[in-house]
Amino acid sequence: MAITLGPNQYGKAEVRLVTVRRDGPVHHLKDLTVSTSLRGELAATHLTGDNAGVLATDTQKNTVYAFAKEAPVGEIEDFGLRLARHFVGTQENITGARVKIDEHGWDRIAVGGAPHDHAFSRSGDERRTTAVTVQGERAWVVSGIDGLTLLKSTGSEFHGFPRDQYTTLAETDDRILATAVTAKWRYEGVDVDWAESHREIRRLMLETFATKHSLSLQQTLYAMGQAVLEARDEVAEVRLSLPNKHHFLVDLSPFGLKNDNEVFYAADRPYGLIEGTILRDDAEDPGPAWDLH
Ligand SMILES: O=c1[nH]c(=O)c2[nH]c(=O)[nH]c2[nH]1
Repeated sequence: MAITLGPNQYGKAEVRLVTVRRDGPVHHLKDLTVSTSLRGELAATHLTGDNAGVLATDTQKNTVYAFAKEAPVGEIEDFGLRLARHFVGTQENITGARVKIDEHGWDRIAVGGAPHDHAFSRSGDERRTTAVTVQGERAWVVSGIDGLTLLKSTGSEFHGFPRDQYTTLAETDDRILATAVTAKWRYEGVDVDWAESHREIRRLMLETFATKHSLSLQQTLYAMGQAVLEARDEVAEVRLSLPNKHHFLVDLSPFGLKNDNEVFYAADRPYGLIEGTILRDDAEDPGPAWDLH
């Protein structure tokens, strides 16, 4: 039996980086979590412990901080591209790099109705995300949204599913539909207005969730991805992971009360998990964009 080294990568996970742009009295905050992964000729360190080709993960972390000082961070996709290209361009053994970045939002505190110059409150759980992959000369960008919690209090049905000896779920033509969106979309190229694209994709997904009458969360998932692909030529493929955050009607009959879809128990777990990919049938080969993601 021969044993060989399979796919591998290494890097520094979850480097916490906060920058303050101080080019006047109004400060601008960026709050990022950056993870780097390098790939390439790394057999020696695995097989013999020869580290001559191993750019230390500590150096990778330091590079993130130094790059944040040397030029404005800008959009997370651009920052990821700069870092990934640097690692591939400067290390002989490193042929590929993946840089993942989560951006945590901050809102300015309103003081007397006016946004404060340098005081902020965390925007909540939602994060803007990106995963930039550079392989040799080529680059792929997969951006997204994490932790965007949505709910609609009507406009959702679920019925017509098979009933076997284990089925107890009642059919419904009016239920709460709630989820926390994890969305990732792969860009066709890297010449993109990242901020505008993110803003529009987010808007399209939210509007579709709100307005599409839902017969299943699966149908809603597809419609959200379809809306993005129809409107945004720069996007090749959308992947969505949608937990079904169940809201169960509370049985109020023991108290002589009727529950007209007004009182719910919000269950924590288990939850349905609906996941899917929506893509163009002529989409280009995604290369290593999703590998070892
Ligand atoms: O939208 C839904 N899809 C399902 O697959 C499912 N399964 C379930 O129990 N409830 C729901 N709701």
